[in-house]
Amino acid sequence: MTQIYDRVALIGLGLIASSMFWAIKRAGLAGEVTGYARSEATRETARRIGLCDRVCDTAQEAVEDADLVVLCVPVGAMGAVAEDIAPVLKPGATVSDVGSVKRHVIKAVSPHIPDGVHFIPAHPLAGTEHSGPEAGFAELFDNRWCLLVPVEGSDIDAIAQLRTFWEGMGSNVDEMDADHHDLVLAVTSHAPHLIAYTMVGVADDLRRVTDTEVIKYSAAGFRDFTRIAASDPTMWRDVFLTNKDATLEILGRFTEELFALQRAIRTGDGEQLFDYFTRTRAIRRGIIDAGQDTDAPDFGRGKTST
Ligand SMILES: NC(=O)C1=CN([C@@H]2O[C@H](COP(=O)(O)OP(=O)(O)OC[C@H]3O[C@@H](n4cnc5c(N)ncnc54)[C@H](O)[C@@H]3O)[C@@H](O)[C@H]2O)C=CC1
Ligand SMILES: O=C(O)C(=O)Cc1ccc(O)cc1
Repeated sequence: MTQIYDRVALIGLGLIASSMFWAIKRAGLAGEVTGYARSEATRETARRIGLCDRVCDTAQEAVEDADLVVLCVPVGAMGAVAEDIAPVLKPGATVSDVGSVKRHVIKAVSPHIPDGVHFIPAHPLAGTEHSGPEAGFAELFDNRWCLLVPVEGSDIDAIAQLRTFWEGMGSNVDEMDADHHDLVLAVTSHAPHLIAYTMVGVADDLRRVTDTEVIKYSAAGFRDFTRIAASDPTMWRDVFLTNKDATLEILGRFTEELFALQRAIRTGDGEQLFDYFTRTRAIRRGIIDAGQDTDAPDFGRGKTST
């Protein structure tokens, strides 16, 4: 039990905030954890399941006297939340976030951060397709990366403290600049999600088939697509609207490769297909060798509307 912050405030009580709360409690990382959710129903659920030591009816009340404030709302809502809490932030406090996109969050939040308050954006590379306060679990961040994306002039001690905090929640921590983060995530997460959404949409268009065979006989590949395509629509809408440039760049490259493979199929170029699949197989093996194939367990939690 090592306490890193006296008081932590979590704003937006969904999958990530609730997982953080349970991970904080597991390791005793904070004296008190306050929480705020926009809807009364979510606040009630949080109180019922013991999520947060104190659930507040306003964001300002939750952040008052907090040493660490973590914004856990969809990327498109970060700026408005930061503006709301700015007047009551404690001098010397750290504001962080968990948003999937970093350049936009920095642009939206930075102008509201008062002098004397540290702003250190972060992104845990861990999640599930479930959302809401009941979706969280303490092990979500275990052995997963959390990327810290310090802004210019970020305080070294405040960064070190936040790093220790995420390590206490089970994560491996790295630092990255915002542009690089957004490009890397466009490749590893954002474009793949869009492709999954599209593939499931295509299957749905073929309703005659999906009503029966696709669901009944779905093999692992399509099953993975449906899991990912069940992710929260608000969150993913915001990701694509705010990481537009990097996602479009990657989708452009994806489309070119797809056309090349399409052509190889049409022309019967088995050698090209074989070579391509051999190259991609090596990438998968590289991930496994690097020990990065630790899928988070599925605790079977259902989707909860928030
Ligand atoms: N779900 C995932 O797999 C991961 C999500 N993230 C990021 O974490 C953040 C939170 O995601 P989740 O916890 O999955 O979402 P969630 O949907 O489970 O929870 C989001 C919470 O924010 C609240 N909220 C929405 N709009 C709001 C607003 N305008 N003002 C105040 N509260 C508002 C919702 O009511 C809900 O309580 C997002 O920025 C997302 O990009 C990061 C890593 C993984
Ligand atoms: O559920 C999955 O497969 C994920 O990819 C989880 C995830 C979603 C969004 C992030 O920004 C980080 C991780």
